[in-house]
Amino acid sequence: MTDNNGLGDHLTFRTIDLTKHYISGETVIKALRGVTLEIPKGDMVVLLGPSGSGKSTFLNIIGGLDTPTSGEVYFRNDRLSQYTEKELTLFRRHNVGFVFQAYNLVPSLTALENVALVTDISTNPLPPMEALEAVNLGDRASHFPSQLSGGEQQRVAIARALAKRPEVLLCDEPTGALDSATGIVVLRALQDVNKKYGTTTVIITHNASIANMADRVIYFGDGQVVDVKRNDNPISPEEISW
Ligand SMILES: Nc1ncnc2c1ncn2[C@@H]1O[C@H](COP(=O)(O)OP(=O)(O)OP(=O)(O)O)[C@@H](O)[C@H]1O
Repeated sequence: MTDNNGLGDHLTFRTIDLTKHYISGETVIKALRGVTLEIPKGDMVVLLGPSGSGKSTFLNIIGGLDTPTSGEVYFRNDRLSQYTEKELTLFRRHNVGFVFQAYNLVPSLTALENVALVTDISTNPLPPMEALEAVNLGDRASHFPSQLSGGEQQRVAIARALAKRPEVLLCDEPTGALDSATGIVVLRALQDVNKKYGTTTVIITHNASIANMADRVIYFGDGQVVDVKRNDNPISPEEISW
């Protein structure tokens, strides 16, 4: 699977001229129109752009949930865009934690049990309690989702994603359902995880102020990358206001 275009140690992803076309009846929707990008290992990256600009499509492709129409995706030294379905399943299982706007917790399981579900199928998991402590929820381990606030449930979802010790955390609108104060606590959990475990973190948001806590901001427009900015002084989530 390794070839000469491998990324070496400093990049988690590289995409080359990535396109994604969806066929809808007679129409072809060009969700991605040639995206060439690098995502350095350990970076916290924010994707910004108008609705329909291709952010989720891009995230789903690098996360192995979808495949490109053309172009290449490299994960470390591996050409992800040539993976079989089975290889993509293993890639997701071992390397990628997903966090979505919906928390998708199992209501009949406690916070700790929700996290432990994932560690059962991982090769080198974090102890579930350590994952909960990383998002500052160690004291809520025995609570059920219905006993937790939205922000706390989202932090359980982050702990669950983190518990398999993934290289990458991919987050699609993780604060989309939360008020700003709660959103900031969730962003604090993501920043703590990024710093403590060196997890490459990619966050889609509609909230431009969140970009100030990123190492790198990638702006999408009409299926393309229109700008990439490096931020040498990312701020802490508590300094963000929206
Ligand atoms: N499964 C699909 N079938 C058909 N069209 C799709 C599909 N998924 C996405 N699209 C289209 O591809 C384009 C890009 O969608 P995408 O969800 O990637 O944008 P986005 O930037 O994430 O938008 P949002 O911010 O609203 O979530 C849109 O025009 C969308 O309607």
